[in-house]
Amino acid sequence: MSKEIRLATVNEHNKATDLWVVINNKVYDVTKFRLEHPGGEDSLVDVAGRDATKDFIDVGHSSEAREMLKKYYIGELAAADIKQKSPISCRQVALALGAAFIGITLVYVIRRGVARN
Ligand code: HEM
Repeated sequence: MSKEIRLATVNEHNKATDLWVVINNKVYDVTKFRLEHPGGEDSLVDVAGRDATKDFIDVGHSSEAREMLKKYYIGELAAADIKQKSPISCRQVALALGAAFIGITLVYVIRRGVARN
C-alpha cells in the first residue's frame, strides 16, 4: 500500500529547497523539478506545502505534464485530510428540478388536451 501523508506534514515542506505539493489528493516532491518547470520556479514556490490542485488544473497542463507527475509522487494524502464531496451535487439538484418541471408541464398540457375533448 502507498504511504499516507498528513496535510500537516505537507505544510512543513513549504520552501523552494524543500517543496511538496498536493494535486488530486496525491503528494509530490517537486524540489528538484522546480528548476526545470517550464512555468517557472516561482509558480511552484507559491503553492509550496499546500494543495495545488486548482492551480495545476487552471493552467490547463498538457497530458505530458500530468504524466510527469508520476516521477515526483511520494504518497497519498491521508484519508482524514481529504475533503469529502457532498453526496448530492448542485448538478444533481438542478437536473432533478428540471425533470420535475418538465414532468409537471407535461401533465398540465395533457390534462388540458383531455379536458378540451
Ligand atoms: C507540480 C507539478 C507540476 C508539473 C509536473 C508541471 C509541469 C509543467 C509542464 C510540463 C509545463 C509545460 C506546458 C505543458 O506541458 O502543459 C508547465 C507549464 C506551466 N506550469 Fe506547470 N507543472 C506543475 C505544477 C504547476 C503549478 C502548481 C502551477 C501554478 C501554480 C503551474 C504553472 C505553470 C505555468 C504558468 C506554466 C506555463 C504555461 C504556458 O506558458 O503556457 N505548474 N508545467
